[in-house]
Amino acid sequence: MTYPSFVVGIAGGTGAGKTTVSRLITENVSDSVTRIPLDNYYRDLSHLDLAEREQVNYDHPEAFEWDLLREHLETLLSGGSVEMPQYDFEIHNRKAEAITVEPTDVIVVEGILALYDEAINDMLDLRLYVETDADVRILRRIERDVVQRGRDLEGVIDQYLSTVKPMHEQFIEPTKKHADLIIPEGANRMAINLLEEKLQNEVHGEGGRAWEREDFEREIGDRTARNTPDPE
Ligand SMILES: Nc1ncnc2c1ncn2[C@@H]1O[C@H](COP(=O)(O)OP(=O)(O)O)[C@@H](O)[C@H]1O
Ligand SMILES: Nc1ccn([C@@H]2O[C@H](COP(=O)(O)O)[C@@H](O)[C@H]2O)c(=O)n1
Repeated sequence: MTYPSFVVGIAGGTGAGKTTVSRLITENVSDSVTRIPLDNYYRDLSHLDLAEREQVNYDHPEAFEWDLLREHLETLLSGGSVEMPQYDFEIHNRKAEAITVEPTDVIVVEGILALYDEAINDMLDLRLYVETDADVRILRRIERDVVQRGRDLEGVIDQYLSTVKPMHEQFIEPTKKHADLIIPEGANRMAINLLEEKLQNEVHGEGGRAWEREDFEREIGDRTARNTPDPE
């Protein structure tokens, strides 16, 4: 693999097409890609019962365990592996088992608030915001939540009006200003092709950021030495 990883952040409203973009821009680039869904970093809510977990506002920044995500990204960027939590939307909680994630050529952090946290933004090499009209997004969400996430129509509509929409306006949409690029409608062919080319170039291209392992370790060693005070 190349060191350090090239890290892409993909933000945007629910149903905008973030997961689809993430898959399309990476599928032909490298075997060595890690997708980090922000959903996996929803806080552990095991102390609440199911009825209480159903009432949580999952679109507020407080719903996420930012410290853990920062720590995991830092570890992956310095060549270590992490135990990434997995999320279960049907029970509104983390699954019992985490999965081991190794550092890879490309890391994609994808989720509604992927461009929200300042420290995480600093770790991203490319920041994308997927912009899709709210009416299209809610229609996609209704279909997905009912078919894949075990929800009923009335619940999806209530949640959308009480938290999803207001939080989108207050917290998610404003992160667009941190984006390097805004992708209209998600899976738009020209944007996908350009982004795929960019990733190919970063990972395999001449003058890209790919370092051999020894160069990487020397650089990390040099940085550590620079940050370590001389002994008296
Ligand atoms: N450009 C597009 N045109 C049509 N359907 C799309 C497009 N992008 C995504 N979808 C569909 O919309 C739904 C939500 O997309 P997804 O990528 O999961 O969104 P997000 O991750 O932003 O919530 C999925 O069923 C997906 O297949
Ligand atoms: N228990 C949960 C946790 C999250 N959500 C909703 O998921 C949305 C984010 O996922 P996308 O794939 O749509 O980006 C977010 O808007 C939360 O409302 C949920 O419904 N239940």
